[in-house]
Formats: sequence, structure tokens, C-alpha cells
Amino acid sequence: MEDQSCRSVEIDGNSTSNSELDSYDHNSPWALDIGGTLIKLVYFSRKDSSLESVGNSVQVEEVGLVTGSKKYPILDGKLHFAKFQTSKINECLDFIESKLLHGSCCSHQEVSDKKKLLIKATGGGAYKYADLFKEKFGIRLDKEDEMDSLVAGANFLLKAVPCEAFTYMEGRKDFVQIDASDLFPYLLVSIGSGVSMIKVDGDGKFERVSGTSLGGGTLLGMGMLLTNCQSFDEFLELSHKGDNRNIDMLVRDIYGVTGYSKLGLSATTIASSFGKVSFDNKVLKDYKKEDLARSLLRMISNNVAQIAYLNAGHGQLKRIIFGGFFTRGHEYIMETISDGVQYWSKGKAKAMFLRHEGFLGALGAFKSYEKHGLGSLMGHHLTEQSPVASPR
Ligand SMILES: Nc1ncnc2c1ncn2[C@@H]1O[C@H](COP(=O)(O)OP(=O)(O)OP(=O)(O)O)[C@@H](O)[C@H]1O
Ligand SMILES: CC(C)(CO)[C@@H](O)C(=O)NCCC(=O)O
Repeated sequence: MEDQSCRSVEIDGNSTSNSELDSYDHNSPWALDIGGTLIKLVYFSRKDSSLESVGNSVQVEEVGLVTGSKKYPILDGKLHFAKFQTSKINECLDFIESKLLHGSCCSHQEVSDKKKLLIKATGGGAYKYADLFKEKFGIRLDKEDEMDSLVAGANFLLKAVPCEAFTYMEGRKDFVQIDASDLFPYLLVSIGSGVSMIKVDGDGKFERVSGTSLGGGTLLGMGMLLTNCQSFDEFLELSHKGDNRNIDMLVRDIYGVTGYSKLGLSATTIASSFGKVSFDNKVLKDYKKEDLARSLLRMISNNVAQIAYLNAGHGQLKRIIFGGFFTRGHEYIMETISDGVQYWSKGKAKAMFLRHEGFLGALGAFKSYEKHGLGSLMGHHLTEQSPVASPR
């Protein structure tokens, strides 16, 4: 399976403390989003802290965002993003140990004379794995609601991080700076293992309007069965080289080369995903894995785009913002989703993507320390230092 990855964002605050990281450091908060497929970890390290130097096998890359303000005394360092397979949660625990995070957090609770560390955590795993964290590190997971966290993470990124949102069409990425006064309402579509669709009306004001079980987990699960690939990246690699027309039934396969123009269905529109297979008289091994991968990727992406459009239509929302690890900056996925939204909305709605799309929940949980009187952990006005790579 694919390795974990870890990236970092520089936060330049006005730190009053430069002491070495010790086993209980209020200045090194971290938070978790434990999802059905992936664990996302966001942690902060102060400049020159030992978190920077403790050796581990995870690659650490700079992303390069700095705060433009000096108002945030807690911060003077880097925000790091790491992800792990939920099925290999021990790798996440080892990572936490190697970075000494288990002795470091933002909040604690007096329980029978002992200070218990409270770590903000969201996602289903915050419930499922609570005992594991307690047994291994004596840490209590302080649960933040998953939808609350997704929305808080998305709002923070959209308001505070320049060049966070972008559109992707016809091979072109265009960054969009959305005026905070014109941000709401929008539809947040989080494509994780499953898909949640949330109408966001403001900070903390939202409603989960829909969802579908046909999501990233479906793509990965069916992809592994159909192509024998071992990881998401391997699957994506395969899909790059494939041609879905060998698997999908197109309108032209039904109507001929003219298509069904009266309905605006061109000859090359997919009429039925995987539909060609039904009259091919072939078995699985007769198909190219690449073609199967391409077809599956289009099927899931189109379906999410269509359901998103339908929900945006109901709420008259012109912006549909896609988050979750499914897109992962993958051009073909974004292009397919954008095409789907464009096609169904007849150009009225726009698909937008986020550079930190996979970390919305973890960022939201991280930010929730603020709700509990722990000051502003992240600046509200971040400025871009240099062109950035997304933390994937
Ligand atoms: N390295 C990877 N390993 C596994 N899946 C990946 C990877 N990169 C991207 N993905 C895709 O991202 C999906 C998981 O996304 P995400 O982490 O946002 O969801 P989750 O939090 O695990 O799920 P849920 O929110 O439904 O509990 C996978 O199902 C897969 O389609
Ligand atoms: C169950 C969650 C919320 C867990 O993240 C997600 O996987 C999801 O939204 N699934 C879709 C469930 C549904 O609405 O049919």
C-alpha cells in the first residue's frame, strides 16, 4: 500500500516562548480526523522545536504559508499534515510516539489528581479507537462532531488562505479568491470513503442535506477487485492510461454517430457506465485493467457530481466546493467532476476544489481548541509565501 505522507505549513507568529519541547507542551497542539479509510493528523511545531528533528520515515515537506499578522502569540512555527491508513492505525501511533506528540497537547483535565491529556479528534474513529488511545498513551480523545469539523476546516481555509480554492476545467487550474462577505451559502461535498453533502450558511451554520455511499471507498474497493491493484495511487496510475470507451456504452453505441442531439446528448456521452460489457461476451481478464480503472473512476466521479448538482439546485447554490481525500489534486478526477457539474447545471454552477481538501476535518478539530478558550491557534490572515504544493 502507499506510504503515509507528511507536509508542513509555516506559521509565523510572535512567539513569546522558545523553550525546548518537553513532555507536556501547551504550544504543540495536534488534532486527529480518524476516517473510514484514512487518518489525518494535523500538528503544530514551534520553530526549532524537537518535533522538527526527531527522525522518522515520513517525508516532511514545506508548503510555505506564513501569517501576515503578528497577533497570534501561540504560533511561531509550522503546521504539519500527515495521513495514515486507518487499517494501519499502529503506524499512526508510532508516528505520534516518534514525534513525542503523546506528551504534548493543548488542553488537559484534572482527573483524580492526574493530568489527563485531551486531544481533539473527529471522524468515526474518534469513537471507535478512543480506548486504544487511552490504553496506549493515556490520552483522552475529545470528540468534535465530524460535520462541524468539516465545515469549520473549509470555512477557515476559504476565508484565511489565499489561493486555497480553485476551479479545474479544460486542463486549467484557476485560483479563485472568494470574498468572505460573498462566501455563503455554498455546498460542501466531502468525498471520503462515503460522501457527505452539506449546505453551509455561515460559521457553525450548516445542514447535511444529502450523502451517498458511492464514494472513494467504493472506487478503491471495486478498483482493487477489478484490477488487482494494491493502492489508490496504483489505481490512479492505471486509470491514466485507460480508455473508458472500451467499457462504457456511449450514446453513439445506441444511436449511431449523430447521437441524440434533440436531447443534447452527443454521440460521445456515456449512456451507460460499464454498459458495453453486457454485450461483449467477454470475461474480466479479457479487459484491460487500465480501461476498467478509467471507467470506474468516471462512473463514481460523474455520479457524485450529479448528486452534488441536484442538491445545489435545490438550495440554489452556485458554488459547489469539493473536499475529502478522493480528489487529491488528481487532474482527471477534478476534470470529470467539473464537467459533470457544468453539464448538469448547464454552466450555472461551478465545481471548486481546495488545496488542503483532505484535511478539512482535522483542521476543523484543530481549530476547535480555540472554542475552549485556548486563544487563536491559527492566524486568520495567512499570506502566500510561494507557489505551493498541496499536502497530499
Ligand atoms: N493514499 C490513499 N489511500 C487510500 N485511499 C486514498 C488515498 N488517497 C486518496 N484516497 C481516496 O480517499 C478516500 C478517503 O478519503 P477521506 O480520507 O477524506 O475519507 P475518510 O475520512 O477515510 O472516510 P469517511 O469520511 O467516509 O469516514 C479513499 O476512499 C480513496 O478513494
Ligand atoms: C458515514 C460518514 C459520514 C463517515 O464519514 C460518510 O462515510 C458518509 O457520509 N457516508 C454516506 C452515507 C449516506 O449518506 O448514505
